[in-house]
Amino acid sequence: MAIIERIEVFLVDVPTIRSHVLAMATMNSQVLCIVRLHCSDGIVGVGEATTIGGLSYGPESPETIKLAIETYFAPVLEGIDATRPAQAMARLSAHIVGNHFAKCAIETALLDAQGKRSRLPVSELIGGRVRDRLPVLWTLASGNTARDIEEAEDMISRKRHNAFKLKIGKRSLEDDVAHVAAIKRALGDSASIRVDVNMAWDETTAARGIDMLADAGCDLVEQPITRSNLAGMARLSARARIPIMADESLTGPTTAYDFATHAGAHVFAVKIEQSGGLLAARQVQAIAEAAGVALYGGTMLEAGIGTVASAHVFATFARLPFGTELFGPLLLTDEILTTPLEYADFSLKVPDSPGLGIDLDEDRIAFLRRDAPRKTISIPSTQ
Ligand SMILES: O=C(O)/C=C\C=C/C(=O)O
Ligand SMILES: [Mn+2]
Repeated sequence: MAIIERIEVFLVDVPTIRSHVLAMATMNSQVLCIVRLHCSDGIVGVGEATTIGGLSYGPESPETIKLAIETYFAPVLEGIDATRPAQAMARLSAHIVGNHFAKCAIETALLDAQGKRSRLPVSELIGGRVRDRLPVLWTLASGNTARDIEEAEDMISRKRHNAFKLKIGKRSLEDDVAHVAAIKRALGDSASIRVDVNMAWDETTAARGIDMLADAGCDLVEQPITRSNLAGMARLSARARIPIMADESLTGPTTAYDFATHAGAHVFAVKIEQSGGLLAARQVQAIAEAAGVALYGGTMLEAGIGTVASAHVFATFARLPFGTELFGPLLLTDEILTTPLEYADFSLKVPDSPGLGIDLDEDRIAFLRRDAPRKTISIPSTQ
C-alpha cells in the first residue's frame, strides 16, 4: 500500500498568444492551478484546476481553488491510501461540498499516480479507450473579424483545425451575426462554424439569433442563455433548426440528468472540471448516451495537464460527433510539458504511456510559477 504524504498546490501565470475575447471576460494570460500529489512509494501524481477570467466564468478561481485544497482538502487526504482513487474521492466528497474544479485536479493527480503505479494509462483505469486520436477545433476570439478569418485560413492550411468556434455575445445581435456570416462566407464548406454565446442572450434574443445564425450557415449554438433556465433551453432546442449545446448548465450527473430528461439541449459539452472530475464526466456521458443527446469534449483552456486528463476521458467515449476543443496549450505562449502534446491532422494524439503520459518541464514551471523568488534586477543609478 502507499499513502498520500503531501499535497502541493501552486499557481502558474502564462500569457496567451493573443487576446482571447469572450462575452464575460477578455483573457491576455491564463492562470494554471497545478497540484502535485506526493505518495509514500515515491510516485507523484499531477493535476490541474484552471478556469477562465478569475471568478467571472464560474464559482471557483485559481486562488480560491489553491486555498480550498491547502486548507480543507489536504487534511482529509493526507495519510490515506493513495492506491484507491475512488475511495479517496468518496472521502473527499463526504467532507466537501461542491468545489468541482478543485476535486477534478485531485482526482486527476490520484489517477495519474495510480496509472504510473499500475503501468496503465488513465484512459484504461477509467474504463478503456476506443480511440487514440481526438478531433480538435479552434476558437476564433481575437475580437476582429478580418484577423479571425486570417487565423482560420492559417489553421486550415496547416491541417491543425477545420472546425471553428466563434465567441459571440458581447456585440449587438446584428453585429455578432454579421461577424459569423463573414467568417462562414470566407471559409465556405472547408470548415464547420459553431458559436458560443456564453449565456449572454435573453430567451427572446436567443430565439431570433439562433434563426439568423442558421441562415448564416452556423452549425451549432452553445449555451445561448443563462445556465439556470432549463425550460428556456428546452423551448429554444425544440424550435431550433440547428443543434443547441449545453455547457455552463452542466455541472455533473444531476444537471445532465435534468437536461437529458427535459430535452434541454441536443448536445452536451462535457468538461471534467465542471463535472467534478473524470469519473463524473463519464457519468455525464452515460446519461447523454442513454438519452440520445450528442457529445462534445469541452475545455476550460487548461494547459497540458488538464487537457490530457480530458483527452483520456474523451478517448473512452464511443461517440463524439461534435469532436472536442482540447486546444488549450496552443493558446499559451509557454509549454509546461517536456514533450508537448501532439497536434496533427486536425486532431490530438492521446498519450498511451502510464498515468497521464506526460512529464512536466520543471525548469519552465519554476520560472513561471507565481511564488517564484523574483530575481530583482539592480539597475545602477545614473551618475
Ligand atoms: O474559450 C474557448 O476558446 C473555449 C472554451 C471555453 C469556455 C466555454 O466553452 O465556454
Ligand atoms: Mn462554452
